[in-house]
Amino acid sequence: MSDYTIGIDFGTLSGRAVVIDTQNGKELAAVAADYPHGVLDNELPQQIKLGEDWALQHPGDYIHVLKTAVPEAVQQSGVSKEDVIGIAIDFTACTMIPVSADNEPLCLEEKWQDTPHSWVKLWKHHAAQSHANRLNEVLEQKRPDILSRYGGRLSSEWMIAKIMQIVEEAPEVYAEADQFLEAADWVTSQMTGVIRKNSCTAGYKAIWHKREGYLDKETLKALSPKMEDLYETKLRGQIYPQGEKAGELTPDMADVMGLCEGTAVAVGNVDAHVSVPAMGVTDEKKLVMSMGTSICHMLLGKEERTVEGICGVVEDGVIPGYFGYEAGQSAVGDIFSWFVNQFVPKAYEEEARERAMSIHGLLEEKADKLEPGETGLVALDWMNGNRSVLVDTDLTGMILGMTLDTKPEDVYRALIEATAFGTYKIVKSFTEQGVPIDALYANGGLSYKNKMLIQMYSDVTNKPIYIAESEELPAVGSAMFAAVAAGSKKGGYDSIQEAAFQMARLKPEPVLPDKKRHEKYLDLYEEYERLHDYFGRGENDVMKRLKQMKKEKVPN
Ligand SMILES: Nc1ncnc2c1ncn2[C@@H]1O[C@H](COP(=O)(O)OP(=O)(O)O)[C@@H](O)[C@H]1O
Ligand SMILES: O=C(CO)[C@@H](O)[C@@H](O)COP(=O)(O)O
Repeated sequence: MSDYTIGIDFGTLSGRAVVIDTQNGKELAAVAADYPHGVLDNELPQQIKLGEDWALQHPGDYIHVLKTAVPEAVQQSGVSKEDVIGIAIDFTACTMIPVSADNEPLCLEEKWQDTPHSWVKLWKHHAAQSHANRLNEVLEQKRPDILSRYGGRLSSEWMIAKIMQIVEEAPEVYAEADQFLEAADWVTSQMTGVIRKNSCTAGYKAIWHKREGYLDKETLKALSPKMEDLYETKLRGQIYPQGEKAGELTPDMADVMGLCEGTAVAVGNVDAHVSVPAMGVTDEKKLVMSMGTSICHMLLGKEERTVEGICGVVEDGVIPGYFGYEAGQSAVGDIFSWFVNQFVPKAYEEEARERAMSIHGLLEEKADKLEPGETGLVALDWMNGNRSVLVDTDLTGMILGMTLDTKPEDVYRALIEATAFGTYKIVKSFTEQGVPIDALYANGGLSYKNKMLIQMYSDVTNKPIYIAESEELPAVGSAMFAAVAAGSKKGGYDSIQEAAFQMARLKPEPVLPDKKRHEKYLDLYEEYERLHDYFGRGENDVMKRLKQMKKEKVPN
């Protein structure tokens, strides 16, 4: 008799639940549920306007996923609920929720529902950039040692900058919030009835260190006197390693999720990080790329090294016994959808319709006929800021070289190339700073939706790319951690390494680089790198000035 686990991946727009056989990692069912409110980036549901760069979510949407996608996945799998031994989730991060003393999101209370700062701040809420800048200035003076663990700069996407924005812009929300929880921990606590915080989000997003603990009080006080006790109050609580059991499914949640009361629940995790063991990667030199709306790059190392522009390095943050390095690109698929939605002419739409293709498919077909350099274009992939290596959400995108002959497929190709160059920059940054990379491991929507793109990443970086078998890889990774939380006595595993060895599944053949195309790309990459430094390292801050002018027209 087999045992099964459930993994749920909470993405930017939807949550996906999978049912997995713990013996061999076989996926028996996968069900997605869209968030009814999606991303709130213009206004709250009751039409209260939001400022520039805001991105909020409705916490009820996450519970909707638990109640709909999970029972549906169990039913489709044909598995009996008694044979489900564990459940675990992964989330985007830092996606944070201010909650009351009884662990209810403040935004669901009538008193707070019209206050934007009481809502869930999604990972890509970028309106805290000025707070992140100040945080970085204070740390540069007081704790450069901490900054070096985060590649020299902390991102506005993370917990402390987001909290600083609340302190300054809505002190009443700060005062009212009993805790600020990562959505990964909050949703897990909704399943178990207890709050058990995970080391991955604490380490990468909230400045927690396994040996040194948290940021000291003096530095916190310099950020804001109100924040001096932050880690004992609103970020309080013990931190549990990945794979640890968070608790067991409560009777109520078991009922609505169609599972058994008492089923083991693992502590929460992050989508990118959980994908590392999900690809069977449990040692060094293998860069795992979670490729969707954004890309997260994950790498394991034996030592803690300083690498420019990484998002962070956390001991045991991904796999026990290793330092887990994270880097990333804030927009990738999002850039392509922006282009497809805004700039494709009617004739292309008609052609795609006639040939029953998606616009992406049509543009891929046309762009794939071009050679490196043939578009005459080079672009910068910063439409949602730069996460690595410049760590600056105030940078913006750019396309250079357009003429009256430039076609949509030229721009589409140049945009994809720009994202491949962004990844190459990250690969070079790791390699040059002593953390080697031999191969890439791709998962997520882009790894199976666009063949040209994957070949391009392989050609640009000159590395083989292994591809995940599952289209729901983070959820599969969560299912592995669920098996560890259940433990071997219950039919699971005692370590994530064992679970990864038995359950990870890759496509049989890697995509291999074409040496000739790599050579050609090196010339184009040189131009990219020159522009990267020119616009990104302060020589010409035109992007910031333009953004400032726009801000003055659209006040927060
Ligand atoms: N054929 C394609 N080529 C390039 N990008 C695509 C294609 N199809 C979808 N996308 C982009 O991929 C992203 C969705 O990736 P996915 O992994 O499914 O989502 P998420 O990041 O939310 O998990 C969207 O930004 C979409 O525009
Ligand atoms: O920042 C992280 C992880 O550290 C991600 O959660 C974030 O980029 C969102 O990823 P997706 O593109 O939604 O998969």
